[in-house]
Amino acid sequence: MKRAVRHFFRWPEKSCVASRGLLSTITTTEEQVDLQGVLAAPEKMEHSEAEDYLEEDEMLYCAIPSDASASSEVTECLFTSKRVLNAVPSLVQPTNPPRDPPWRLDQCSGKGMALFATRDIKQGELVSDRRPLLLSSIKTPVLCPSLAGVSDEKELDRMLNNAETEVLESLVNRMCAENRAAYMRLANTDPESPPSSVRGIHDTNAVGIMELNQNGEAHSTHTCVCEVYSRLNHSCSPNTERRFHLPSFSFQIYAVRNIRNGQELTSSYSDLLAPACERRVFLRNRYGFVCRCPACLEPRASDVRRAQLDDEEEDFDIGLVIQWCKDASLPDDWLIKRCLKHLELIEAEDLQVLDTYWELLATLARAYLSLGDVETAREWAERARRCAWIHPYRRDAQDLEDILGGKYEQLEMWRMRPCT
Ligand SMILES: C[S@@+](CC[C@H](N)C(=O)[O-])C[C@H]1O[C@@H](n2cnc3c(N)ncnc32)[C@H](O)[C@@H]1O
Repeated sequence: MKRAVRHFFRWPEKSCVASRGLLSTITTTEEQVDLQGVLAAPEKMEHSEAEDYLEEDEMLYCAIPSDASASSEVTECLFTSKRVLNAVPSLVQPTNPPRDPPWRLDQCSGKGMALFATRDIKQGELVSDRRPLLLSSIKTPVLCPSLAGVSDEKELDRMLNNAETEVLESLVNRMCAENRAAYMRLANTDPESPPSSVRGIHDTNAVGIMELNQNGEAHSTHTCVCEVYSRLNHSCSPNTERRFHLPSFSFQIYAVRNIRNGQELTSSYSDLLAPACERRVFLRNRYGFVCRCPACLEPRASDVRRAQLDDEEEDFDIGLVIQWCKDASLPDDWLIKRCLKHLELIEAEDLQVLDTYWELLATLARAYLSLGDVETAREWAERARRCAWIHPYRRDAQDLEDILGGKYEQLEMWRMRPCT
């Protein structure tokens, strides 16, 4: 993922911080930016935004977990927000990788390296649980004392790029030899940089994570580079989904549908509901490849289905169930038919990775419960629970757990829809 946002920060004094047992050292330069000078360039950063950051931000390099034994995985991190750092647990839990990892790394014609299933993998199975090699705030502070006087856009861009590259190189230099070697083995598909370019490798492999977002920020505020996840190639119908698991500070990969032995494991790099031509332009410009997944090779019917999914994307949630329950003018099977139609589109496109997939399963469970059909409600709730990449993280999943645990009679939805 490209670093989209750049900010200018003061670099803190050289110091060591032992608080929370997290930080190993804070590496800084000797110099400090003339902040007034930098802020004088108005297009660089809104003053109020600068104040927000200055209140709390420093540039913090640290290894997580800080108390790692020689055998455990360590992530080299760069944080620019103390609030984010405070969200990381001081005692990081162990990772929980599958005992027999169901994948192998191999060449894949026209795609470089790829991960392939070494046995049948079930929907919801955890495929990998590893700490990233590197994790970094997208808002990388850069030290360019001379930036304030630079008015030429291209020159400014070049200087910022160089500064960002230096930050990434510092992170990679801090890695243990084994992690550094793993990082340097990753692909670099940037034609303008040598294969061993730390920056080129980063920009080819970095993925955004939302789990460290604060205050409802809509875009990822942090990216990471991973030894396993970064080997997944793109598909417009991906068969895996990722989750950054904060308690163990690890990157988890789940199967979003059943995967057969020998099939390639894939993830998504693009907006999956955009038409094929838009996806093609994005993937070619950003990653330099042409996707040959079934949805891209035969886009006509697929585009129609994806446009329908996009148009009809509505809130399949408890509110919709209540609305249907209370509206006697709607037929008894109105909600169920609607959900099944949507589910059919998702399954035809193999888009189980969309959140709507779980929401539909949950809505179907609730709809049957409100009709008083506990057995069928339980079947749909069971299917929702199988979506292990999303179910445990949904705050609105408790009623499904109650249905599965036999506590459905206490739920508001129980027999809420009087059958006509
Ligand atoms: C994050 S890496 C994925 C792993 C990479 N194939 C490797 O060798 O390590 C991203 C790069 O893989 C290649 N790639 C990913 N998905 C692809 C696809 N569907 N078709 C062709 N190349 C793909 C592109 O070169 C892309 O820039």
